[in-house]
Amino acid sequence: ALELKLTPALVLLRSTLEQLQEKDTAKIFSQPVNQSEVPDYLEFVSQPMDFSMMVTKLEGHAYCSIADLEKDFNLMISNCLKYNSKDTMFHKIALQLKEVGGAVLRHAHRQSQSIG
Ligand SMILES: CC(=O)c1c[nH]c2ccccc12
Repeated sequence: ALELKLTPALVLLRSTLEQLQEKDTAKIFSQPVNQSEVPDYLEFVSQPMDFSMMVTKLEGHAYCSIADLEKDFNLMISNCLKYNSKDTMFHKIALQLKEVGGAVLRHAHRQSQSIG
């Protein structure tokens, strides 16, 4: 029903996730890492995470708070830092997204305190 779609908490979660995705301008986090292209991926990463999975989880009401969203965002970033060595573009992009995403999340935390 409509009222389940527009609760302020869900609206804030959706807008926060959209802002995080916008910061991933290279779109390296939009889809799961393709394990057929990257056969050793699961030797380094035990719990893959990407923005498409986070959208599915959000719409499935798996996130009750900004903190829940932040946990998967941090998992996604740390997976990337683990698999891709320091000298790669992907590693550098992940470090940048960690910074700018952190600011988005801090602002969202403040907003969620005001909507209760
Ligand atoms: C986010 C991430 O690690 C990757 C995103 N696309 C990839 C392609 C090959 C290996 C790793 C990746």
